[in-house]
Amino acid sequence: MSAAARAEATADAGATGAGVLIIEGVSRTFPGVRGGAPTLALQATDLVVPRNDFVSILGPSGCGKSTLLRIVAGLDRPTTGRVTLDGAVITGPGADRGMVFQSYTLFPWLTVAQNIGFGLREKGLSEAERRDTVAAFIDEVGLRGFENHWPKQLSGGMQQRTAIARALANDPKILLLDEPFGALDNQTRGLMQELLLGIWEREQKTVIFVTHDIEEAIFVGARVITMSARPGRIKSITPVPLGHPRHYTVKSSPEFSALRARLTEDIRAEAIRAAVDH
Ligand SMILES: Nc1ncnc2c1ncn2[C@@H]1O[C@H](COP(=O)(O)OP(=O)(O)OP(=O)(O)O)[C@@H](O)[C@H]1O
Repeated sequence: MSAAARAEATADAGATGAGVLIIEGVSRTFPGVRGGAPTLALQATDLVVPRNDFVSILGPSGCGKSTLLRIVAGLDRPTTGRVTLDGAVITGPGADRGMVFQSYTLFPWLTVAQNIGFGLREKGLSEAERRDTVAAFIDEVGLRGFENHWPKQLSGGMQQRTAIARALANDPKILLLDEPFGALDNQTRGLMQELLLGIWEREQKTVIFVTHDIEEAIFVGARVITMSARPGRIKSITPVPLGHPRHYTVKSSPEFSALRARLTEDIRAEAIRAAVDH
């Protein structure tokens, strides 16, 4: 991305606000194992995510979705390029980014409330402030009454509610979700999508949401990005012209069906390519 293009993109994205993410020329090559060939997991990728955007990333297995998200999270380093959040280059994990993964990553030795409040101690909040913040997020994700439960006493959906509350409690500029509902049954998954969407509508966070599920990507997203088969690159960016508040019944609307049909075609072509290449 040229300096002029970056300046324009940043201005469009509202550079004065918090939560503007700019991905510039980011690629990732993993070294070969035991003398094998290196793996180009992600081709040079440019993307501007304005503040309050909700970007869903869809793509066939192995196309580099998690790699891109991990680089944004600071859990992995790009081979080329850089990522900036509000102008600061990302070089490692930080409290300005909240992560939620598919597999439950709660601390099993801490209660729901302690898990949610985990990052707050480091922020220097008093005990009373921590208690109030935790209580507010317990309410936000509908876990009142479960504050003192241990993670193993919770259903999968409740564990993910706790993980989302923990990520939000730190007031991150951006929320990064990697297949957060992938292990849940369909009914719970639908409810969790509504929960997340409701939180976004109220809190107006910048969100990047990785999923395999086309319907989920459309329902929660303001834009859906599709990625090509490995080595991954952005193939298309589709705005989702569905209003807010977005009710689950929108999934049976003609606009939704048309988007689903278009994205299904896109992803199918890539899934076939991925299958042929392996
Ligand atoms: N640490 C690593 N070392 C070597 N190769 C890796 C590493 N991490 C990922 N890869 C490879 O990079 C490619 C992209 O992986 P990545 O996990 O980003 O894909 P993905 O799109 O998230 O896949 P999925 O949808 O299956 O989770 C894959 O071919 C994977 O095998």
